[in-house]
Amino acid sequence: MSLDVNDLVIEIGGRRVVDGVGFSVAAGQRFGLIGESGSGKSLTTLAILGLLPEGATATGSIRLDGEELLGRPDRELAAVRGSRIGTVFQDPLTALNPLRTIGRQLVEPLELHGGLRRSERHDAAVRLAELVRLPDPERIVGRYPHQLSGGQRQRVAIGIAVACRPGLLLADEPTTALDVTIQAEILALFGRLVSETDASLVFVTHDLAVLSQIATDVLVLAHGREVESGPVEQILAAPRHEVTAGLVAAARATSWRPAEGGAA
Ligand SMILES: Nc1ncnc2c1ncn2[C@@H]1O[C@H](COP(=O)(O)OP(=O)(O)OP(=O)(O)O)[C@@H](O)[C@H]1O
Repeated sequence: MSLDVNDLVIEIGGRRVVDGVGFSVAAGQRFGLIGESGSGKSLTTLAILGLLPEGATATGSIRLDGEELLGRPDRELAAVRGSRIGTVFQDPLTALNPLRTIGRQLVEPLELHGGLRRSERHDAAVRLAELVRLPDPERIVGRYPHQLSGGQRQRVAIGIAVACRPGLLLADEPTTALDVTIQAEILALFGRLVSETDASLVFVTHDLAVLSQIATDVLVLAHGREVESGPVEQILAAPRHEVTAGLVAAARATSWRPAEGGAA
């Protein structure tokens, strides 16, 4: 599924926080949005989802497979979220409902968008738990979020995101809240699922080392504006802007590298 963002401008309280951002993600492409805190990455992804905070306005164009999303009524955007666009955010604990079992939450998108029958719930939940390699799938679907580790909770969030086989996955710092060894596993799992489902990916991070493991192309943002863009390898080898050079230096200083072959 392709995504084309053109001249996106987001204002909050009269302040322009995203200023003319544009990028294209081809079907099956893995694209990264990178920048320091406050550069406008999250608001850009929230605009794609139609989930901007109260008081924010967006102009420009956001097209999914050529279809304009900006300005569409919330009811229509709600149907797009979860079915055609899957999302994974930084903190899986706040993304999950503490009062519902893992199984119920895994199949919720299928119930909402795929017409899953009650009798199919358990098997569908176990299949998703297996897909994201949760331990003991038959048992874990009956547990609650607080009974799982942080990494397991993020696996659940990823299972929910891919449940309806969306054509686009949006991930906003999905490994940042996790411990370093778990980060590598989750990133490997995520990469595997993106390949297996042929989805396009928009991956948001402040960490170029993480991004280089999952995305092929990147847009660098600073203060709501594009700084530079291009293949990740090229940006890593020869950053043209000082903001990018800073991100490259930070990435080089990171000793972490993901497990070879994917520990997912
Ligand atoms: N709800 C809001 N109300 C007012 N200003 C906001 C709101 N959300 C974000 N902003 C401002 O918009 C700018 C861009 O924020 P955004 O969250 O998109 O940055 P970011 O690059 O995702 O940062 P981080 O990595 O810290 O999440 C920042 O200056 C931020 O202070």
